[in-house]
Amino acid sequence: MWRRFTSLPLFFSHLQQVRRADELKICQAFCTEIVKPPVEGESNSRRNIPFVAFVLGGPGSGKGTQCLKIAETFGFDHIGAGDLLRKEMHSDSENGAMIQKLMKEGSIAPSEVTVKLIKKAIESAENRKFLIDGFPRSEENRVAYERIIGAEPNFVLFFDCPEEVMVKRVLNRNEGRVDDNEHTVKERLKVYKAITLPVANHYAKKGKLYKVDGTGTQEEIFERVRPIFASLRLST
Ligand SMILES: Nc1ncnc2c1ncn2[C@@H]1O[C@H](COP(=O)(O)OP(=O)(O)O)[C@@H](O)[C@H]1O
Ligand SMILES: O=c1ccn([C@@H]2O[C@H](COP(=O)(O)OP(=O)(O)O)[C@@H](O)[C@H]2O)c(=O)[nH]1
Ligand SMILES: [Mg+2]
Repeated sequence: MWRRFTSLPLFFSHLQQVRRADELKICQAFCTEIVKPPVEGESNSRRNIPFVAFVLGGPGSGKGTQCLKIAETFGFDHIGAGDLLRKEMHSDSENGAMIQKLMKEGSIAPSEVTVKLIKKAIESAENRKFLIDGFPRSEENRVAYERIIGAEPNFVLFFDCPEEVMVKRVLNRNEGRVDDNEHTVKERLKVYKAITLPVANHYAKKGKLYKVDGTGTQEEIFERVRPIFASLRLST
């Protein structure tokens, strides 16, 4: 079972029984009984490890949109893994062509490339609270991040959204992206279900996954997200 927060009282008092997403048939998911608000551990501040929330969900589930609201309301820096890769793709970097090809196919870029970009973004920021949006997309990404950064995320926010809603949003996104087309979105959904969902499951088993209903208006969704961040007790 995964966690789903719809309101502050629910967040603190009890876990709502959650239906298991169809996609999760491919993997087992567990959740601890007691919901504790994620707190920055002492070890985090002592070792100067940043406070990190990964933000996951399918393409078009609203990760980027909600990250902007969270960042603005709660003072987080928003690191979009896809945004970093797109910037790299449009630069003269040796990886540009490779990233463009992978994105167009709906595949995942090599972990070393993405983690290096994320590390640089963390290190160059003054802030110590980060939303890492759209990453890790694979178990390999996750392991590489934890090895290179030397820490697990503090928690993981997951947007749960039906496929047809996600596809509709992606096809209306209109940002000129190489991957926002019918063919690539189908591929991305396959990759998401087979390779990214197991990462979410990994964190669910560790009691670190906070699942939010990603349907409705942007404002309605943010009201589901707000209590999670409002309950954080951060020293930064
Ligand atoms: N709740 C919502 N209802 C309708 N459209 C939305 C909603 N949230 C986001 N969108 C739009 O859907 C598209 C995908 O949202 P985005 O935040 O980019 O998702 P993701 O980062 O998960 O791919 C964007 O054009 C965005 O403006
Ligand atoms: O950690 C990441 C994040 C993104 N991508 C690539 O970038 C694309 C777009 O990612 P983004 O997070 O921007 O898409 P979203 O899910 O927000 O639509 C993905 O399909 C992948 O090809 C990747 O390889 N690794
Ligand atoms: Mg996005």
